Amino acid sequence: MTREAGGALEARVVARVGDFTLDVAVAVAASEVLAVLGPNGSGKSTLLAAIAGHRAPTAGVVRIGERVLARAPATGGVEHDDGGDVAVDVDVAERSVGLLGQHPLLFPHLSALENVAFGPRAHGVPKRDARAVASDWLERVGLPGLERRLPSALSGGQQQRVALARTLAARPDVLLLDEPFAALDVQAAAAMRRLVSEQRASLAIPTLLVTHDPLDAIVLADRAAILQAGRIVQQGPTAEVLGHPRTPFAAALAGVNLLTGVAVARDAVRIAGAGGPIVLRGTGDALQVGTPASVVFSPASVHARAAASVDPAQAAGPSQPADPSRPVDPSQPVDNTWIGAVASLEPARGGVRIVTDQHPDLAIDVPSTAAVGLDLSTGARLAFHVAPTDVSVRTL
Ligand SMILES: Nc1ncnc2c1ncn2[C@@H]1O[C@H](COP(=O)(O)OP(=O)(O)OP(=O)(O)O)[C@@H](O)[C@H]1O
Repeated sequence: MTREAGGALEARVVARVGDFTLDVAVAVAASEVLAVLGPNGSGKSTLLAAIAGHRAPTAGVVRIGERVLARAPATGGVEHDDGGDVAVDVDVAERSVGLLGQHPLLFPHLSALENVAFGPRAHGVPKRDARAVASDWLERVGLPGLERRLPSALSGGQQQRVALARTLAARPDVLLLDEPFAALDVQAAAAMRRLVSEQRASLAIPTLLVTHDPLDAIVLADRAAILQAGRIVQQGPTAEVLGHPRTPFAAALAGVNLLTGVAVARDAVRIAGAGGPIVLRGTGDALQVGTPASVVFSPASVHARAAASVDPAQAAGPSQPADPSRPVDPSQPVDNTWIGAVASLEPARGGVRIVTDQHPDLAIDVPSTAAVGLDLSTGARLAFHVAPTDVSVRTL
């Protein structure tokens, strides 16, 4: 255990798997947690494999502080040279990268204590000391008294705690978390999330968390990166990425509507749709008329009422000019109202989610108390309104 102290994790990696190319750059400061979120097949596992040493990058570099774990020469015009010429591929066991996955993968024939002591033993720590370290870690993860149990005599949540203790007892310089709560029930996952948060904070090492669950990012991560088709398409503080998503995937994760269109005023965006555009005012970026822009708002911030109760001249749809980039005529008020016909309904928390024919990508959540007073039959026309203060506008 005479390794140098760690430092920040830096991975600038190009990796090819069959036809797929991962091309990303991530940096995680010591003590920081970066959540990487992405749909299936976006390259999350490939990124982890490149850092852990299970897959050599085609180009790029992986390092912890000054310690280079992997370096490949730049090839095929890809500029990922870090200035070093020598190819490096440190053995998995020598990387000091801890990986906690979805399944605990404990040695079935070893007790909880022996499983945790395995890492220190592999680093040459005498047996008695390794056992003391393991015992301490089992206590830290809330499993005192279960040292002698075999994995088969532990619950799934307990096994995952042992796996966390085993990973951290090896004193990694970097922690990789690959959907570590996905296989646990809700209560065990919540307890484990809390435990990971507490224990990793005490170690001050960079942590990269791969997850499908925005809750993991909200609870654990300082920053979040959205990975799509092998590229990072958005990266920033977790609150910023989930609060102002720039892709439909990130919007779906955050549970908000993201619609793209053209700016028609400094604070208004026209969104095309079957049956006429919607023009929405909001707050956020100062938009440039005629340029692409997006709006983000919560499905629950939309109010629905019978279409008959709306003056058609007030509804943004048909009364707006056809040219999508034409500025908003100041004599025509944009009141953030539009009309749509009910296409489908599904349960939403505390009410009903409405999707209309005109805008199938737009979800509207109506509380049950309001829904009972509406005609929600398929094809029924409703008027929708969202307050400008509930709409975030962004340049694209
Ligand atoms: N052995 C392989 N041969 C060819 N293509 C592969 C191989 N392994 C993975 N891929 C492809 O590489 C891409 C990235 O896969 P990867 O497992 O990194 O994605 P992921 O984001 O981790 O997905 P998931 O969320 O489903 O685990 C996918 O398109 C996948 O089909």
